[in-house]
Amino acid sequence: MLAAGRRVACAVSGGVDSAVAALLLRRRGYQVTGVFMKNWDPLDEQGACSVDRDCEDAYRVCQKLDIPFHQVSYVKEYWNEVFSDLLKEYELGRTPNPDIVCNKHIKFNHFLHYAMDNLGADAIATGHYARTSLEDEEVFQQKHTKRPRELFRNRFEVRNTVKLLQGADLFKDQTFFLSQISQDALRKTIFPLGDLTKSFVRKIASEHGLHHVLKKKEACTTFPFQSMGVCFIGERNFEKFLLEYLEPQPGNFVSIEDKKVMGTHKGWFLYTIGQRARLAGLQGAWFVVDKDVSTGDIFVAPSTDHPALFRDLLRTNRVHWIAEEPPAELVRDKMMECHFRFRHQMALVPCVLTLNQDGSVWVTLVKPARALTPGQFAVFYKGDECLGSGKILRLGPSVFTMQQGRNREEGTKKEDIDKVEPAT
Ligand SMILES: Nc1ncnc2c1ncn2[C@@H]1O[C@H](COP(=O)(O)OP(=O)(O)OP(=O)(O)O)[C@@H](O)[C@H]1O
Repeated sequence: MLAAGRRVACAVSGGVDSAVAALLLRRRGYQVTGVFMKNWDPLDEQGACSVDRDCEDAYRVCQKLDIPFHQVSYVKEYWNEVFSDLLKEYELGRTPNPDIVCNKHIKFNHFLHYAMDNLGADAIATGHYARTSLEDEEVFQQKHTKRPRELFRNRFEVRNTVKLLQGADLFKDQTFFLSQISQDALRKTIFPLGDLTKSFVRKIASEHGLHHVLKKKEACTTFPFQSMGVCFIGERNFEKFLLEYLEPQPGNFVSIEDKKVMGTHKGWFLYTIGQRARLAGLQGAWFVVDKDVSTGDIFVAPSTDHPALFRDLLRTNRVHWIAEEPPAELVRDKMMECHFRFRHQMALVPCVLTLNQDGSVWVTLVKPARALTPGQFAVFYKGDECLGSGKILRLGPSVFTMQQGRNREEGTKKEDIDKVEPAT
């Protein structure tokens, strides 16, 4: 089939990356349709919301490129599958990552099915900086199976798996956010920006008169709401926003060193490990190192590199493996060396995985990392391949706890020595 017969639905957000992605697909000769997803209803909000402005920008991109434009609402799906999960995670004392969950459920599930079933698309595309092991042409040859009815047959269908690979621009690489998407979705996805750098993408946009998207601010980076329609929180107060959905849970800030109460807070869900805690009346910076949801205590330490912030062991939930479920090496040896990160753009850390019966893994780092955080995703890499990810559920002891243990042990040994009767 000629390129002109290939139909691609490109997710267009109103930002520069997806605008250039759509433009490149158009230049390759495909029939491109731009789709804007609305994931949040501004009516739910009292403050200003940028969703409508983004939709307008996405529409202008499609006009400029002379491609059809569709808007689709996933407000209900986002609420049920992303936002409620986020609130639940906060209540459990974890710090969720809605961007990863949103990609899994909204872009690479609902949007994928909408594109295939309603728009008759042969493939979908996004402006993510990532690559796969398939060429465009191979993507078009992949069979799209409707939502699995014949689960059994699908599961045992023999086919070569598709790998998720880091984008060429390692600084912009977004595989971290894609680490929970399904093999089925990946097989039908094109990432037109995978081989490009951000600066080159901006250059293309400016050469093609996409000035309105160039003028926009980059996706907001107010952790943890980096994108997907909940960006407006960045402009407003995150604490105020969460307190509209979660009951305040007053508790104490407690020093990890001497267990002294240092102040009070309105809820453990307003704090994440590693973050600076504002303690009224105290000079110097204190940092959150741990939480106890059963008592409401938030433990703090008096420096940003305090040993209570460093750990080298964590456990995930059942890992989602993108290509091999789970990697043959891990099954054979029950352990595997690879790299890991739990925050976008942090340097990759060498680690060893140990597989558990339930599909979860223990991750042992070669050296302790700062502020490992339950609720965040541990994303695994081998070379430039993103293998998949698991949610961090448990942490091993901190360096501070280990030091205390050793001190106690030494103290006991010394006491034992002191207690020993002189030989004479
Ligand atoms: N509301 C949306 N509607 C349609 N597609 C979206 C939407 N939000 C994100 N996307 C898709 O997901 C991709 C990654 O989005 P994200 O906001 O994480 O990154 P970005 O680099 O800021 O992208 P962009 O510059 O295109 O906004 C976008 O390039 C786009 O293809």
